[in-house]
Parts: sequence; structure tokens; C-alpha cells
Amino acid sequence: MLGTLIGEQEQLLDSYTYVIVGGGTAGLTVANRLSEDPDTTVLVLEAGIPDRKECAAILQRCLGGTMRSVYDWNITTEPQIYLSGRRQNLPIGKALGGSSMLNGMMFDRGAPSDYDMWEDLGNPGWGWAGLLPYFKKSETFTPPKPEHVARFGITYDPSVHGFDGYVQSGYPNFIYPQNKNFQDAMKSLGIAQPLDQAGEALGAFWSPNTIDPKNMTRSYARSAYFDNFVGRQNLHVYTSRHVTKLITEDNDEESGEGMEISGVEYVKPGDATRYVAKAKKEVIISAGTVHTPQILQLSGIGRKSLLEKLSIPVLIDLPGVGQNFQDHPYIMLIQSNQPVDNVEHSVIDLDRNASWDAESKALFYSNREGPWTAGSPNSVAFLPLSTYTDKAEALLGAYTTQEPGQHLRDGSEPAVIAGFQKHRQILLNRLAGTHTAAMEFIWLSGANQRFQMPFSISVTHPFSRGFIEINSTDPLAAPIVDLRTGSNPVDLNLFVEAFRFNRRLVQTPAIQELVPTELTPGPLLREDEELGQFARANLSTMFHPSGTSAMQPREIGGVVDHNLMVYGTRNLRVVDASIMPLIPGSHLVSTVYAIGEKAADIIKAAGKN
Ligand SMILES: Cc1cc2nc3c(=O)[nH]c(=O)nc-3n(C[C@H](O)[C@H](O)[C@H](O)COP(=O)(O)OP(=O)(O)OC[C@H]3O[C@@H](n4cnc5c(N)ncnc54)[C@H](O)[C@@H]3O)c2cc1C
Repeated sequence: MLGTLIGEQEQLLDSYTYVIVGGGTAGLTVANRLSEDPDTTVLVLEAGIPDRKECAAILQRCLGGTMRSVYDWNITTEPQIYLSGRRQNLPIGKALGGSSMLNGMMFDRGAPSDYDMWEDLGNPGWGWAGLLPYFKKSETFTPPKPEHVARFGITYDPSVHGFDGYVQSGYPNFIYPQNKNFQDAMKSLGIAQPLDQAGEALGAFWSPNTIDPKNMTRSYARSAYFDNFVGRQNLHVYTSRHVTKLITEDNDEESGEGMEISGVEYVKPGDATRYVAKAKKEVIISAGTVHTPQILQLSGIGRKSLLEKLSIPVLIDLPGVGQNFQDHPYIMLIQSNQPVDNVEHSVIDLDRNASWDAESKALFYSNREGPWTAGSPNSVAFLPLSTYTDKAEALLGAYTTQEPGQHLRDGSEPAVIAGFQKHRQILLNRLAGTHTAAMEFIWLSGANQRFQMPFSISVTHPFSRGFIEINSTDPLAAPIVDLRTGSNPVDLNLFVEAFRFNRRLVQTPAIQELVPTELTPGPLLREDEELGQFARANLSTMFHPSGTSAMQPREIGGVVDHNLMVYGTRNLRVVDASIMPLIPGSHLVSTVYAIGEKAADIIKAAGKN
């Protein structure tokens, strides 16, 4: 046995206690924790490959470089009819570590109310109180450097952080001074500044990154949950292996105990042979929001009418599979600006100024300092509706008066409509208060790699719902991916109000110091209709697919119960971003790690019975 990374088929065991589909963010988290017990054997089948620790994979300097690469599934959505018919590119990690290897390294949590909504939906233990121990368990937080605390006023609260988890979180060794302009601007508009986002992600705050303080490289599922455990003999990870379907025992849901899944079938791309991996106890699907429902549907678990259309034998009629697809739609508003005295450089200069880049590179490799350590945003604001617009009541009222299924896809099943109705009721109740954010504003440190002064804006709790559906029985074909962004028109109206708030933000003395000039939407666009049209023409995905195997009661379109067990089965769980019934108002990765940690405890406890 060579250790954990399997090279040849012959190294595999005849069967494993647990077979995990997908060695991504959640998959590696669960695999690691389950294999802590030496009497347990775990196999992870991952379609992607390990990265080579190249700049694009692990350094902030090359952030974004893995998108559209061999590490990306390169998904293209259906034409988005509510966004002027534009198709979207939806990057998703196809690598050891999954999307945590591709992502923007922002590491923030949702507000407590975001998770309390999950509990409101009928999921005991999945509210803030139930999840906080797992947020902490996954993380080792390194506080900001004293000089950054002194210069920028970064605050933090140790009581809400973890200090011996596997994911490293903290701040880069270099912080662009323009971050302070954003924080000051928000403050001048009366926006609250919480002590630490990890406990109360509302208002304007400093957000850490998934960065290893030892060497300022990316901390991701691979480095956190796999690299340090190579050699753990009971954990096998097999990459470049694509799972095509689940294998079921000759029994059915009607028995009352639920269907038993005995393993999975998989292929090596380019090889027609179908292999089988057998599970003694459970199969866990962690293939992510797009591919988890695809595998379920290919296996005969999903909406009956879809399966019958494709002549797939219906094992479990579960209409929620692939529905309830949620994402954060976002838009960039661009300002140009003039060189100013107090700002020597911004991110964009690394590409424009070769000598500064070379100097920064040398500094990075000599002592891991300087701009090469920075890149992903550290300043964000998550704002409740009433803090950025005085039209909160009218906007929420517009959602209230809609018929429940009015903006869902045509032909939605009654259970799916009932689920949305419940979501709407819970969301409206929370969004009317001041403990749930409606909008996120990200300050890209005064510049990103492409634009001089971009403000990124995104709806945190959209009411639009998309779907994922297979349209062929070929397991290697991409499924239909339809975000349906903007299908609920009120989501777009939230953007219009955010554009107005952003203009107020730009007018504050702190941002005026940077001498901004509005390029988009452009000063001539002022009316609701014009700004709405601008949103439709420019919105895109923020790469946060979620919700397609929702954890909620079966009768309202749920796919898994609160133990993450797929309805109608007795040993098939889903553990990834697809189980989130409602997308939290945050970037998703910290929540996915917490889900993985909590799932591992649930599975371990079940295994003892
Ligand atoms: C470009 C980008 C930027 C992002 N930026 C941020 C950010 O800055 N901060 C943040 O918090 N979040 C961010 N996110 C979101 C976050 O990274 C994801 O929500 C999270 O990593 C998803 O975890 P997961 O376990 O659900 O799926 P993944 O991590 O994607 O894992 C799924 C795994 O399953 C594998 N797989 C799929 N199908 C099969 C199959 N049939 N057989 C075998 N294996 C299969 C995939 O290859 C993949 O490795 C970003 C995401 C992307 C894509």
C-alpha cells in the first residue's frame, strides 16, 4: 500500500466502510474526520486531479488563474432570459480540494440569522448555536498583525474563532491602504462596524482570507484535510475517477426502511470500463451543487417525469432534486481614479508596473511579505435592507404580493412551490428586521487585476430560483444548468437601490480622497428603468451555487433530512453546498467546511449504532 493517494486500481480494497463521491471542499473534510478511526476505511473518488502547487493554485498574486483551466469543470449556463439572454460561465473546481482550490479565498461567515432560518425550516441543530462549534472546529484563526490593528483599526473577537482546526484563516502580510477609505466611508454613512464578522456578519467589517500564516499560501481542503494526512492507511483518495451512478441493492423504498445503496460505479475518462466501489456502511455524495443532483438523477432518484422522459427506472420520486438552485448574483460598478498622494499602488499595478511586480516578487520569496501576499478582498459590508434604502417596506411588499409559484419555472411540482412559499415567508420575516443582510458590498482594495476602482455588489438572499437537470443518460455530459438569475424581478429592484447607495458611498470624503469618476453605470443613468436595464445587461454569477439537494422536509421539496440522509434511502447522504436550503448571506466556503465537520459527527454517531 502506497498510502492515501491511489495510483493503480489494484491498490483498492474490495470494499470500504464509506465511499465518498467528490474530493472537494466538503468531501475531503468528511473523509478526513471519518478516517480518524483506524478501524474505518474510506475511499474518495474525485473526478479532478491534484494541483501542482503552481502560482495560480496557491498564491494570491495569481488569484483567478485556475478558472477556465484544467481544474475547472467549465460549466456554461443556459441563456439567462432575464439577463438579456446572456449565457454565464460558472466555474466549479475539478481538482483535489474542489472549488476551495479555485475560489477567491474570502473567509467570512453568514450572520447568525442566516442559519437560524435553516432551523426554522425544520432542521434541528442547524441553527447558529448548532453550527458555531463546527465553524470553530474547522478553523485556526491567526489574528491580524499588531501594526495592521494599529494602522487600520482591525478588530476581532477570539471567542468566536477556532484555534486548532485544519483550515488556516487570517490576513495577508500586506494590506492595501485603500481598505481604510472604504471602512471610513461606511462609518461616515452610519453603517455599524461589528467587532468580528465571525460572530455577527452585519455592517462593514474586515474579512479574513483562507491563507496560511507560515508561508502566505492558500489554505484549502487539500492542504487542510489531505496533505498532512498522506500516509493514513485507511484513507484512500483516487483522482481522475468520475462517478457515473449509484449501485442499489435489490430492494425498494416501499420496504419502509429505505433503499440501500451498496456502492458506486465509476470510470476513468478515456477508458470504457465501468468499475465498482463497494460501501459496507454508507455512500456520501459530495460532488457539489451541480454534480450531486446529476448523479442522483442518473441513478433514478429525482423528479419522476424527468426520469421517465429519459427512460431511467424511477427508484425514488423526489421532485426537489436539482430544484431550488440559488446563487448570489453580482455586479461590478467601476470608477476611474487619479493617482493620489496617499496611495502608492493598487493591485492592478502588479500587472502594469513590471519593476514593482519584480520587487514584490522578490520580497515575497525572501520573507513572505508585501503585495504578493494580498489579492482577495478584506473589506466588505453586509447591509440589512433598511440600512441602505428607505424603500425597504415597498420592496418587501412587492415580494409579498406575488403568487407563490409565479416566478418559479413553468411546471414546478407542488412540493417545490410549497418549499418556495415557506422560504418566502421565512425570508420576508427576517429581511424586515435588522439582523439579516439583503445586500453585500465588496471593496476590492481600490482595484482588482482588471479595474482601477471596482465596487462589487451582490444580493445576499435572492428570491430567484434556478435548476439543474440532466438531459441525457450520458454521465459524462454536462447537465442543464439554469441559474434563472433575475427571474424574480424584485431581486433586480434591490440592485437598483444598491446602485443609489453606492453613489452616496462614493460621495463620502473618504472615497472622494481617491478622486473617483463614475464609469458604470454612468452618471447619465438615474431612473429605475435605466438602472434595472443596466443590471440585466451586466449581472453575473458570484460563483456560489447552492441549494439543489435542499435539507428540508420532503413534502416541501426537500432532498435530505436533517441528518443529511437522502429521503427514501437508509445509507445515502449528501454533504456539500447543495444541502443549504437557503443560501447564507456570505461567501460559502466557511459554511461548507462547517457542514462537513458537522456531517462527520452525525455519520460517526450513526456508525456506532
Ligand atoms: C471561482 C470561485 C470563487 C469563489 N470564491 C469564494 C470565496 O472567495 N470565498 C468563499 O467563501 N467561497 C467562494 N467560492 C465558493 C466556495 O468555494 C464553494 O461554495 C465551496 O468550495 C463548494 O464546496 P463543495 O464541497 O460543495 O463543492 P466542491 O468543492 O466544488 O467539490 C465537489 C467535488 O466533486 C467533484 N466531482 C463532481 N462530480 C464528480 C463525479 N461525478 N465523480 C467524482 N467527483 C466529482 C468535483 O471535481 C469537486 O472536486 C468560490 C467558488 C468559485 C468556483
